[in-house]
Amino acid sequence: MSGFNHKKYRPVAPVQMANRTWPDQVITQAPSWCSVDLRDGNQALIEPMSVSQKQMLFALLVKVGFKEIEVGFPAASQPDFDFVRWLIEENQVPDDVTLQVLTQARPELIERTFESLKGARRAVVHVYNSTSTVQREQVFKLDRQGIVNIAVNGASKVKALAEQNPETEWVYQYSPESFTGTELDFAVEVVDAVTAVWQPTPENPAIINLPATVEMATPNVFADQIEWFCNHVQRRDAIIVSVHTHNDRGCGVAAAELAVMAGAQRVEGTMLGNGERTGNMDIVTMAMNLYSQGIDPALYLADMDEIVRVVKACTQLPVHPRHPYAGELVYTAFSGSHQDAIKKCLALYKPEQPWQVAYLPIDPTDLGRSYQEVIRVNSQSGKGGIAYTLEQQYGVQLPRWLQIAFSTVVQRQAEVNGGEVSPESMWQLFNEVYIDHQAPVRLGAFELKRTTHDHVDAQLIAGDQTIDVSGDGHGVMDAFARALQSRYGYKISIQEYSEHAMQEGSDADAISYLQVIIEGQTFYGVAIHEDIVTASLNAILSATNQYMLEKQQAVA
Ligand SMILES: CC(=O)SCCNC(=O)CCNC(=O)[C@H](O)C(C)(C)COP(=O)(O)OP(=O)(O)OC[C@H]1O[C@@H](n2cnc3c(N)ncnc32)[C@H](O)[C@@H]1OP(=O)(O)O
Ligand SMILES: CC(C)C(=O)C(=O)O
Repeated sequence: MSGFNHKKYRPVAPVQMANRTWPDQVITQAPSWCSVDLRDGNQALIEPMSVSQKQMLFALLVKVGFKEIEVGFPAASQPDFDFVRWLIEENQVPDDVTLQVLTQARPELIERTFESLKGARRAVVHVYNSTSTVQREQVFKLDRQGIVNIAVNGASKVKALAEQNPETEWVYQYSPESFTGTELDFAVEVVDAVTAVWQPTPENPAIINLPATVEMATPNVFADQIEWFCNHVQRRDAIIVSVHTHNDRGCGVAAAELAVMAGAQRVEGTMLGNGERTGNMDIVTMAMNLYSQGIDPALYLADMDEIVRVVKACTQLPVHPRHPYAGELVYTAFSGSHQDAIKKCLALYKPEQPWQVAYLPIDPTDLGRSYQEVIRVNSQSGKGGIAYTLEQQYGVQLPRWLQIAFSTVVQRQAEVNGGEVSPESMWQLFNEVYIDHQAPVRLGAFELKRTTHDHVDAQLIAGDQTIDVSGDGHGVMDAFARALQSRYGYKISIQEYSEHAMQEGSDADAISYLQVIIEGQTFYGVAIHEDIVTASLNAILSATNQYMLEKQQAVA
């Protein structure tokens, strides 16, 4: 028992449809988009946007490529009215962009709306009234015919004013607001009554916008509603079916996607989903979902950080770090197995091939994000992520045996500090643990002789003392290890060795990695030098110095 009184709520009745076709449809092209950021988004803000914020957001929407932008509810407030006037009078609307404005189906508001649009080249006048059962009964206290009358009167007023202002190319839009709470046959009845007034044609279509003003059911129910509506509405070829979903159940994007499969041609929404209550349908997410399926989203979203910056500045709302596609953490893997898989896939990825990288549905660089942000290290990370970070940032390609050893060191550090280990602190740790061991002895001059075997004569510097050592072996490393052994008496057995150039070109530094066993204990040494032999000898010294220091400390 949850303790909730779930009997308080009634489920939405499913649509009775024996032959629904939308589940078999595949989206192959982007719908027409309409941004309602400046209207539905704005009306949901604690503090509505200032004129300069509206101007900034409008500029972004144009840059992103919207061809229809609902810029406000000009009859509602002077700032909205003034903004529309500014756009028109200051010639701010590109030729391929159409302004859209919203009005209730009330004559005085429609008049004011047309006033605001004087001189517009082209405009969508969007008129709405609520049609849902609950609004009919409790808000408007009208029967079905009364609601149809509001819609028809509003549509007639719009048509009359449009005809009086022929210098503008008018597009009519009607929304049966609260469509998802409206009986489907009644939604069709109202819309048919409106289009009977407007008489749209295939050449001059009207937009019929079906809003999930409140998202009330699973997205498949919305898709059924859209398909049912499309099958029953009159003048289907003369109307553009648009949807406008909200996100009350967290499925605003899914509902719009299924609605497109069910016949919707146009989608209204906002950038990153600001809007009433839980928000409007997020166009960025829906467009990027299309993109990730190989479909041109018909919007330019490549500069995602700029989009996030402007939307945040205009709405004064944060963007969740895990917001689909746009959040700062969505291309970041902390967990070890994810990092390992990403690292392996990225290493195999070739730009001419289709994108196929585990855990990354799209290439972060498409949105201006860098691969450096993809893998970040904390206590949940593994060797793959650590190795990836060091390679990306510092050009070191740790051999597998050192990845294993170093990941334990990093893990310990992450557990102690309790947070993320930055690339800088990881590199510092790597240096401290494997490279920076210059005492008790460091390498001075040395000479190699190669005959049937290798011979090394080297000077070791210990404080102000110089110690000569020499040894023979199979290879320089072996010879040097034997030289140290004969001088200090402990046995050095080389277990693993690896080296590579750190940058391209002949003047590149080389790095040597070494694993040795000294008196039964494992040590790792790493050294970087322009000369590969020097790097290798220093790597041995780095390991042996660790052993000698430990021994000295044990004695002390
Ligand atoms: C789902 C949506 O997002 S719809 C858009 C909602 N957005 C907004 O409302 C923001 C802007 N709106 C406003 O600023 C105000 O509502 C205004 C200025 C437009 C109108 O203000 P007012 O007339 O003072 O008040 P209000 O909006 O409460 O009007 C309600 C009246 O209009 C009627 N009404 C409400 N919506 C509509 C409509 N779409 N068509 C016709 N009449 C309507 C109501 O029945 C009510 O009538 P009553 O006064 O006889 O009871
Ligand atoms: C006016 C309509 C389209 C609306 O904003 C809604 O229903 O959410």
